[in-house]
This record gives sequence, structure tokens and C-alpha cells, in this order.
Amino acid sequence: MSLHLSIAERLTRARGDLRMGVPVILCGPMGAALVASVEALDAGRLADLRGFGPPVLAITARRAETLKARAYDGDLARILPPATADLGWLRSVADPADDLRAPMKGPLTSAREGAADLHRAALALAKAAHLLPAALVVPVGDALRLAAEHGLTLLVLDEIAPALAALPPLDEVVSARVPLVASEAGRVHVFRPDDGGDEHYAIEIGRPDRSRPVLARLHSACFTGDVLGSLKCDCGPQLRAALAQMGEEGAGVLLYLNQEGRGIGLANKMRAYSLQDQGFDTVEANHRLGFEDDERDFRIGAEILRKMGFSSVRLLTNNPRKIAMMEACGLHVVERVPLKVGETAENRAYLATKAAKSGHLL
Ligand SMILES: Nc1nc2c(ncn2[C@@H]2O[C@H](COP(=O)(O)OP(=O)(O)OP(=O)(O)O)[C@@H](O)[C@H]2O)c(=O)[nH]1
Ligand SMILES: [Zn+2]
Repeated sequence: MSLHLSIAERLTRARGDLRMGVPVILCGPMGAALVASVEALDAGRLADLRGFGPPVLAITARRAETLKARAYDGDLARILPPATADLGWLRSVADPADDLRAPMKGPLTSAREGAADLHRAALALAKAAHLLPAALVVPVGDALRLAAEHGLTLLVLDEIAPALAALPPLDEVVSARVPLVASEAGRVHVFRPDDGGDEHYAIEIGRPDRSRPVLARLHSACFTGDVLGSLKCDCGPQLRAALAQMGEEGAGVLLYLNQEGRGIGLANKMRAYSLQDQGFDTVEANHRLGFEDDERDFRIGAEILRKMGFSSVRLLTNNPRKIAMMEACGLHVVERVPLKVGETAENRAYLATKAAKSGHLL
């Protein structure tokens, strides 16, 4: 009998570990390292990690650019913290909250020699855990023994690389009738990925003909806009207008994808909002945090639509990336249906930035 954990299971466990401030072990062809999230680490764990050797601080090239640090590895920088660097120092490199108040963290020294593959994987894991993309990486010798001795999760790069890049299989768990203001013929379907990740929902209005293009919307979760009625974005009005149009036409599918904050999670989105209050726009704020403009994986939407039996859509969107991704995933977009609602004095600049920098259609 074997209770061997799958790669997906170990990855999910690793995300949880990082969120708790527990280190995980990454093994690559060039060696192994203890890896921990800077955001979740406490002083005790930092001291423990230092006991294994000098740590390297991995940050994305986006964050490095703000900090004027050299990113010799292309998409990331390996910062060598001074021996005196405490948790406060590490956090101030990871978190841009105080960049303007205390701009000088450095000069920061970046490593140039050696491989960066463990550091790259560490950052991918931190992003997947919706933490700030900053990780401490401490090279270690006997990874297997260390993992067994301390009960740490061990991941092998060659194994996790395809799993991190692939879309985890996703299946419908349940669906039930939910009469809505927009249509009494509403049905909510819950889809669950097999890697323990976030569930996503499909709201089916009426009984759309599977052999014809369906009126569809890929809506990314926005707690502030959808639930609280935030004036900073147009998400709430877009959500309701899309459902209303589906109700009027008698059929449609709205996917409610749990990709809060364009895939960076609510805590990071609130960090971005604080930066926006300091004068940065929505794209600059993401970059200063170390993220790309948009970290969402739109393949999920295509996969859910396919699972529901649809192969072509009339897509409610102003975002050409969504159309391109649907087409790339083999879902035919026969028509783009514009969705322009909810402009306010508060979100005008945000919408203008999306048009100017992210290619949104006006
Ligand atoms: N990181 C970040 N995310 C934001 C900000 N404002 C809104 N969001 C998120 O942006 C996403 C908006 O999603 P959508 O409306 O589906 O996407 P879109 O790219 O605007 O495309 P369409 O509305 O289809 O034209 C939601 O996940 C929001 O939580 C922001 O300032 N920063
Ligand atoms: Zn929003």
C-alpha cells in the first residue's frame, strides 16, 4: 500500500506552509534550498533559517526596478542582505508601503553568479499563495534528511515546473437553482480544481442552447466592487449589467472566477490601493509590489465553458486579452459584446489607465 502524495498535493501543501511562515525545501539540479515567504516569516523562524547559512532574498525584476537593484537573472533579482538585516529590513524590501517615506533601502547588492532556478520557483510559489513576491532562499545540503527530520514539504523543480504551468483539472461539484433579480431561471454551478485551489462559479441563466454561441462573461472576483459597491472600479455595475442582459435575452453564462485583484489576492490588491492613494496608477502599483499588470489565468474560464458543453461565445468584455485567451484555448469568440457601465468620478482615471496601458477597448 502507498500513500504517496502527488505533486499537486505537495504544491498545495507548500502554498499553505508559506502562508503560515513555514519554510519548504526546493530541490533543483544545482542544489537544494530552504525557502520562506518574507511576508509570513517571523523573527524566530528568520533566526532559525540563518542557522543554516546566509539567506538570499529573491524579488521579481518588477520590484527590483523600483528599488534600483540589478536583476541579473532577467525576471528576478537575488539580493544579498547585509549581515545586520533584520526582519524589518527584509520586509521593507518586499513591501513598497513605505517606499516613499523611506526611499533608501540600499544600495542593494544582487548576486550575479550561480543559478536562479530555485529562486524563480520560490517566487512562483509565493505568487500562487497570494503573498508578496519576495522569498528568502537558504541553500542547504542534505535536503531529504532535512525534510524528514523537520517534517518539511519537499518539492523537486523538474516535477513542479509543469504542474505550476498547467491548469489543474477542474470538475463540477454541485449545481442548484438560484432565482435572481436578473432572471428567475438562474442556476449556480460550483467548480473545484483537484489541487485544492480556489473554486470558481458559473451562473447559468435559462437553458442556453449548447450548439449555438452563448452570451458569456468572464467576471473576475472583486470583493470591493461586487459586494461593497466600491466606486474605485466598474466591477459591480459590470456584474449586474451582464446578468441583466442575460436575463433580458433569456440565456447566458456568467463565470465568477475567484481571481481577486487580477489574480494577486485581496491583501495585495489593498496594498495596491494604498499605493494608488500615494499617486501611482493601477499598473504602476502592481509593478511596485512586484507583480505583472495582470496575473490572471484565463484558461480556467475556457475550461469551465467547455465542461459545460459550450464551444463558442458572444463575449461581454472590453478586454482584448480575454478574447485572445479564449481563442487560444479553442473557444470561438464569434462576437465581442461591449460592457460599458458604471463610470464614476472616482474610477475615471482607473478606466483610462486600463485603456492606455492594458489595451482595454473604449
Ligand atoms: N491589482 C488590482 N486589481 C484590481 C484593481 N481594480 C480592480 N481590480 C481587479 O480587476 C479585476 C477586474 O476584472 P474584470 O472586470 O473581469 O476584467 P477586465 O480586465 O477589466 O475586463 P472587462 O471588464 O471584461 O473589460 C477584478 O479581479 C478586480 O478585483 C486594482 O487597482 N489593482
Ligand atoms: Zn473591481
